[in-house]
Amino acid sequence: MSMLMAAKSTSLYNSNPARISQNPRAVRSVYPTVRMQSRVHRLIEEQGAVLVPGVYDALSAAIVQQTGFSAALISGYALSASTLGKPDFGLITPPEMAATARLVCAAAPKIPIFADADTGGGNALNVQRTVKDLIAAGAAGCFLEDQAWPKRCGHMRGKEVIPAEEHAAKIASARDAIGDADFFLIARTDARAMSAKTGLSDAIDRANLYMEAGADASFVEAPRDDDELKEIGKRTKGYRVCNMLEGGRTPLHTPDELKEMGFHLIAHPLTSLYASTRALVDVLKILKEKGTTKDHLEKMITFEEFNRLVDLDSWYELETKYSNLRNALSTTKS
Ligand SMILES: C[C@@](O)(CC(=O)O)C(=O)O
Ligand SMILES: [Mg+2]
Repeated sequence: MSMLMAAKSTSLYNSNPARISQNPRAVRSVYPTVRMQSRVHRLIEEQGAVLVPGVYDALSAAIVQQTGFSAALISGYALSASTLGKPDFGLITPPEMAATARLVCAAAPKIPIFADADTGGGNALNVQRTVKDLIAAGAAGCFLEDQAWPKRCGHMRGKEVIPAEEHAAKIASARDAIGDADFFLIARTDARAMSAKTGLSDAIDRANLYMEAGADASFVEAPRDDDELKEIGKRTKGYRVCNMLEGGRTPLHTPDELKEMGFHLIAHPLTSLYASTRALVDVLKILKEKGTTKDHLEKMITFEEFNRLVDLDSWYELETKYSNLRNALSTTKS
């Protein structure tokens, strides 16, 4: 067995299969009744509420790690923007996300990295490949959402969702694919947007169903006000994700406020993307207008700061080590 501790599952399905079997919407899965406790479970237990900024490449991930955050998430929105220069409109594919996850995990090896798996790349079978690829890339968890394909950002208009049972089966399939890997599964529902009247309770029912199907946490996307946040905190079971997307439908709050409302993972998926885009737009405007940056160097990180960020000194040390070794070997030979 891995270094992970075995823990009693928080899943209703696992902890009380009899109760689930009385539920006509229950999903039958084949995963074991004892679930592994992952790095992310331990982090939540230590911190209560974990602040998780979004990243979109190796550099943004390294910065998040160096700033002292204890986790990060690869945002699909931000990856679509940085890789394609296009909106979060179902254009990024699972292999592109897995390739980014490999780079990001290597650049920030000390913190758990979540990947946004969007809808999982298709049906319950596609989900297994997607999840296994993310595990192989070193990711510590993923989001898997119930939007119909092609999906879009949860704060955009025009969303559709697949039937709840279909997504629950995808969650069960993801759980089976995880096996005893150190991987935290977050089931997201976009059903809040489907109806002004029943959207919130439908979303809450879905979140609970997905927890029964094997998710480690639920994520009700785009609640509209504090009352909705509190209702989600009260009526959904297990760990909960809250999405703090600047300019989105949900009011912004601090981790302490959200912890009080019952949330455990506080995602800030677009903070890094929006901040770096703002900086680029502003400084490039100056360069275009003035033809030089000489009076505006404060708008940029310095040469020295950047070199420290990417740990240039350690590369000089390696260079010296192996050139010394090469010299020593040449001397011995001659
Ligand atoms: C979190 C998100 O999925 C955006 C969203 O749909 O709210 C992302 O890709 O960053
Ligand atoms: Mg996304």
